[in-house]
Amino acid sequence: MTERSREVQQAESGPAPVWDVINGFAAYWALHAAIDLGLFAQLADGPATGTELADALGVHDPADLTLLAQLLAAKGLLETDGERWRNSVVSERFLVPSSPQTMVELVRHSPGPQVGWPALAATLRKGRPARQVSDALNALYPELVAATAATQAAVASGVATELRTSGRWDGTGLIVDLGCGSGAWLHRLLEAAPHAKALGVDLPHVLPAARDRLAGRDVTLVGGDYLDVDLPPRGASVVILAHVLRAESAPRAEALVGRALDLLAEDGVLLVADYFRPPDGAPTDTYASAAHDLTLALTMRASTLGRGLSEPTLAAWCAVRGAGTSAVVEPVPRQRVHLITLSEVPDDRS
Ligand SMILES: C[S@@+](CC[C@H](N)C(=O)[O-])C[C@H]1O[C@@H](n2cnc3c(N)ncnc32)[C@H](O)[C@@H]1O
Repeated sequence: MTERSREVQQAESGPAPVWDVINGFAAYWALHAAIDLGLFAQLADGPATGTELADALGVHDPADLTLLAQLLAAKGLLETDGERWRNSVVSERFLVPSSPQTMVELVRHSPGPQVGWPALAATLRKGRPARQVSDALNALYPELVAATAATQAAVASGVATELRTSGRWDGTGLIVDLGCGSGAWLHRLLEAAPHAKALGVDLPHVLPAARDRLAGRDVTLVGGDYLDVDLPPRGASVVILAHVLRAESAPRAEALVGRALDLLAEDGVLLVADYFRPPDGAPTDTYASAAHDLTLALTMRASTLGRGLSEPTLAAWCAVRGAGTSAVVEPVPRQRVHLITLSEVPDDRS
């Protein structure tokens, strides 16, 4: 940009970008309150006036309900003819608790532990979150994995179909899921390949979520750190690293990729699902179009040693181990999954 055009921009600029950031906080809590009050669930039964809604939801003064509804309308989450309120198309699909694609629990849990945000400056100064913040994240994991299970199940189904139809996997052998969470990935891969066996690893207090979902299936669940637990080497047809790398420090994330590749049989496939942030050193536009991925990366930093992961970094970690991405699939928007194979088998594996 020339100095002159920067001067013009300065003369014309207003504080809107700053207000947008400040107001993001209030908009988040308005949505949270609407969910807590049961507003979207109530409107799923049909349009209603502010007074009817206030009555049904136990709001003391209908004027407060109306104010909340007006803000949600401004955000595209409600609509009105001036008298009655109804859900927007987006809310019907993603904010009504009974909808198959509901994000209600994600709204609550996606920002991670709330205590991490006011402490962010202290976390960045020290280089690590306070113990209290890490403990809050560990305590949150069971609810977080339950909240993401529906989306991850849809992604896993899409990946399973791709693996089978492309001939990358014959549906046999062992599937290993490192950080298996709700068990949604193992569940959907086993549905596509009923003769496969499965092994899931997660922290002991999170394992009951997967145990419930996978009851009656041929699955072994192991509690512990996925970098430390004993696992059978070089025998897996599929290894899964779904939404775990971005929350790990770079050395641990690289070690985890190495471990996952070591678990693979020679013709196996490593699946890496994540919200990839753009690499460092890109121009402003690149970051402006990646606000979602960058926000999730900073969300990691607020409560872990992770800073998110870029695709070139993942490629570099794989390349030094003789592996590379053979395809990228995005079965659900913003859910990118790398299918990684051992393109060159290093000498010590042959
Ligand atoms: C964001 S969740 C992703 C869960 C699952 N892979 C999915 O995509 O639905 C991250 C998972 O990693 C697990 N996790 C975190 N640190 C771990 C560790 N050191 N060892 C094993 N699992 C861990 C968490 O308990 C949680 O289930």
